[in-house]
Amino acid sequence: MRAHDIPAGILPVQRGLYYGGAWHAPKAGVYLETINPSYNEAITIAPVADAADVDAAVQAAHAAFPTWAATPPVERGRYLRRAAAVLREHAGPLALLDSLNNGNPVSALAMDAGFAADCLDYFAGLATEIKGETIPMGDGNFNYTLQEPLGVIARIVAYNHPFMFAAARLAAPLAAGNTVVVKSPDQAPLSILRLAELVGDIFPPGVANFLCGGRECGDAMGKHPLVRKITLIGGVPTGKAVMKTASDNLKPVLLELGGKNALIAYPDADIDKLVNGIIGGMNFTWSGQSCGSTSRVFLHESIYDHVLEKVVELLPERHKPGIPTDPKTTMGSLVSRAQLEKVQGYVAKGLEDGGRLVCGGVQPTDPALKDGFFFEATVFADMQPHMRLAQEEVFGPIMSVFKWSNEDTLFEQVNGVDFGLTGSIWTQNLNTAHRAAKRIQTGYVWINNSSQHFMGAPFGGVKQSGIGREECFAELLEFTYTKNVNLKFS
Ligand SMILES: NC(=O)C1=CN([C@@H]2O[C@H](COP(=O)(O)OP(=O)(O)OC[C@H]3O[C@@H](n4cnc5c(N)ncnc54)[C@H](O)[C@@H]3O)[C@@H](O)[C@H]2O)C=CC1
Ligand SMILES: O=Cc1ccc(S(=O)(=O)O)cc1
Repeated sequence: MRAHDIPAGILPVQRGLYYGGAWHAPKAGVYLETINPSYNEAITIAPVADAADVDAAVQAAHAAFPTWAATPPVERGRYLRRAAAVLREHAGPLALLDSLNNGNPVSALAMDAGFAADCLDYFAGLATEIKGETIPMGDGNFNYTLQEPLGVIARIVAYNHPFMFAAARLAAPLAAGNTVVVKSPDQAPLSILRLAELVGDIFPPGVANFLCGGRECGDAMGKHPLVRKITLIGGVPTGKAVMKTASDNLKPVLLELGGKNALIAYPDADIDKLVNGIIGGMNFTWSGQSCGSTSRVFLHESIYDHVLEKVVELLPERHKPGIPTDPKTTMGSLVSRAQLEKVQGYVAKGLEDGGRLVCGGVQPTDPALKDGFFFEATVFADMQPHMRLAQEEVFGPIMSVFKWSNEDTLFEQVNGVDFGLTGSIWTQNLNTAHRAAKRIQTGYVWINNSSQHFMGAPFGGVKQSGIGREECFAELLEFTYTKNVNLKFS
């Protein structure tokens, strides 16, 4: 869909920053064009917040905090549920808006507003469960704990699910009694403007605040003395930058970072399901732009040739790049020229390092896609662990396939990366499955499944994949501190 064909009601009307219950122009007056990456054409402009805007938004959130923290949890939950209902009503147009701005297929984004709404409902229900404990004392003392909200929470999100991340990640801190300033991804800012239009005034002024901006804005959020916790969904280098800023100010962090996730196939795997799991796990539908993508596939030598052949046969027809806003499209474009060039660079590195390119590796030749940042679903076979493509996150549609024979060597290779986010194990033997689940060093493990998230199940990584857990009760507690109270009877 070209810019001039966008139906009425899809784009946000506002082009400002939303904080303190009102829209504000960015103080320095900076606006940037934001593009549709499938045509490399401007859609419209979006505001760019700087440190002065961050300060104003954080001050507004800080001012709103005492009243929101004192609002009964059941009532806070009611606000969240109201927001959830609005998101569900607008799920279709919101998916189209993100598709226009980040290049993912509209069909693949269709669930995003629903997932965010589920998150809001889930944490609304848990608001009354933020309980303390009593500690047994000797005579004369009563000792108990309270879980208190922290204050202003800064949430910085990535571009692969701009709306879902911005909306879903409001839920836990708000339910726990904090106020929030959330920043859109630089590449796809439009849906956060729409989010602010839809839910901003559901909440009391200053409770939920929405900024558009890039690194300068994110950095200022982390540095602001009134921000009590900084959270990021983003890459490892950004995670390190955020953590450095946080350490200068002694702030806690919650980091959901990258992955170089392994899928392990044992000889007894159900082959048809495995092939679907390999293709699905790589999230080609989002051009591989998912932190959870199983981009390293370890096939046992006894099934290697057969499974590889099936993947290479099925993949190009299942995920052929197409215009993202066409409902039939199953693979869109990358988000930007920079991301496309990164992917092309990794194809070159894969070839230089001795990988065997067996699928894709190029931009599609379809003239309808000539201006966009499309790249074909790509598979490298005969990969070795030392290769750069075997170690580094691409965040693009490149899958690396390895052959294994010895289980100890397999796990040395699987765990021999700096990341530890997800893993996927394929076998029909329960003992094998649980042994492998125990040996893999990641925060999230699928057995005979891949890609799926489950509300209530802790999502997050170990090693450089992150710190903390989301989408679960622990996320709620991330936004509280424990206060111990001792009463001495007189
Ligand atoms: N573990 C998880 O749940 C997820 C992780 N990701 C990761 O995100 C990355 C891709 O997303 P990108 O947007 O390219 O990541 P990125 O790290 O470049 O940017 C993420 C966000 O951080 C902001 N930012 C950049 N520099 C900053 C700084 N110095 N201080 C504060 N904020 C700063 C950006 O403006 C953006 O909003 C991948 O590595 C991917 O694995 C993506 C989705 C989910
Ligand atoms: O369903 C929720 C969900 C789906 C995907 C991702 S990501 O692509 O792995 O970031 C996150 C949450």
